[in-house]
Amino acid sequence: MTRTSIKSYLLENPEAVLVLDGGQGTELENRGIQVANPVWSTIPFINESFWSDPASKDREIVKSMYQAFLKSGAQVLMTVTYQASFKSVSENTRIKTLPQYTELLTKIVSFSRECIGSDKWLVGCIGAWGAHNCSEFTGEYGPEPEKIDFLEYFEPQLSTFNVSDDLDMIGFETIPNFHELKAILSWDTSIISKPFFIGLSVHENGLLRDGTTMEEIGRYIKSLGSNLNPNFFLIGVNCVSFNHSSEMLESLHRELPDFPLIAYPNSGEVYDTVKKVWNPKESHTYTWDDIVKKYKASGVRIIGGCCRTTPSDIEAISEAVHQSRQQ
Ligand SMILES: [Zn+2]
Repeated sequence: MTRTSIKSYLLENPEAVLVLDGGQGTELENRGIQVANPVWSTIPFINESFWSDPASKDREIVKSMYQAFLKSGAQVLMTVTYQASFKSVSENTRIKTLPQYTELLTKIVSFSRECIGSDKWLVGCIGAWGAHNCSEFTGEYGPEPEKIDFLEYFEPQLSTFNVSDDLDMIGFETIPNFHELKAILSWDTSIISKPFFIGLSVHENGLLRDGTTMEEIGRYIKSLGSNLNPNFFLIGVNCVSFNHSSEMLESLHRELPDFPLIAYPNSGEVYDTVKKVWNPKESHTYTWDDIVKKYKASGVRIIGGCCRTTPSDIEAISEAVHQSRQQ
């Protein structure tokens, strides 16, 4: 592998900020893929023709999405596997067995690597448990969330990503529930053997969707001390309101001043998980330039966009990151 490890790069270059890509689900939809289905943006890969038909239109669309994010300045890109847990895939597609599932994920990862080239970092995306039943924006995980077997849910996706040389990092996205966060943080290097980050799903009032404060989360992480999996090296927020995102990061940074943060907010539109539509946003209070400055002041080291952000947002982030580097 020709790339430096992303973890070493960030630790050895404390001033560096990396640009992440934008909402892949949104971008695929904008480019003509119908994503409204239980495996969401992973849908193009489910069709056998994606792999067998040299003229597959969907394959061209996925490639062009990556090209657009690369052209906008993204240095870190994500696989389109947010809603691709074994549960979601096996219950809703023709892929039913673990070997078939592992083969599918492996093909998606190596295709994504081909699209972005060998010099960019690639993140294996894993959506929250709540992504399989649309509760990642409510955090309502039923009456006994502490009894959910999160490991059973995540294990097939994790174990495939763990062994992929094409992936530099694993990203847990849109985690809305404290029990889920604690479960992930209890797993050692035998369960998560690659560097990983956790993106929290936070309400615009600054609380995790289930009501936990950022302070509680920070204190909990500190309390784990040397029991933390050494591969866990970034925490932050994703798919949260653009306008309110900087305060959440300030709170996390106050509790965890030495911990690198990651942030990729959505455009500020609000997703209606029942009607499956995005409702119009309040207008942006800030520009990406303002937001990037605020993020940097809070120790954010990887910045990108989530749902409803596009390559033009990534271009604005990239410009802001490079400008603030020169100051
Ligand atoms: Zn999102």
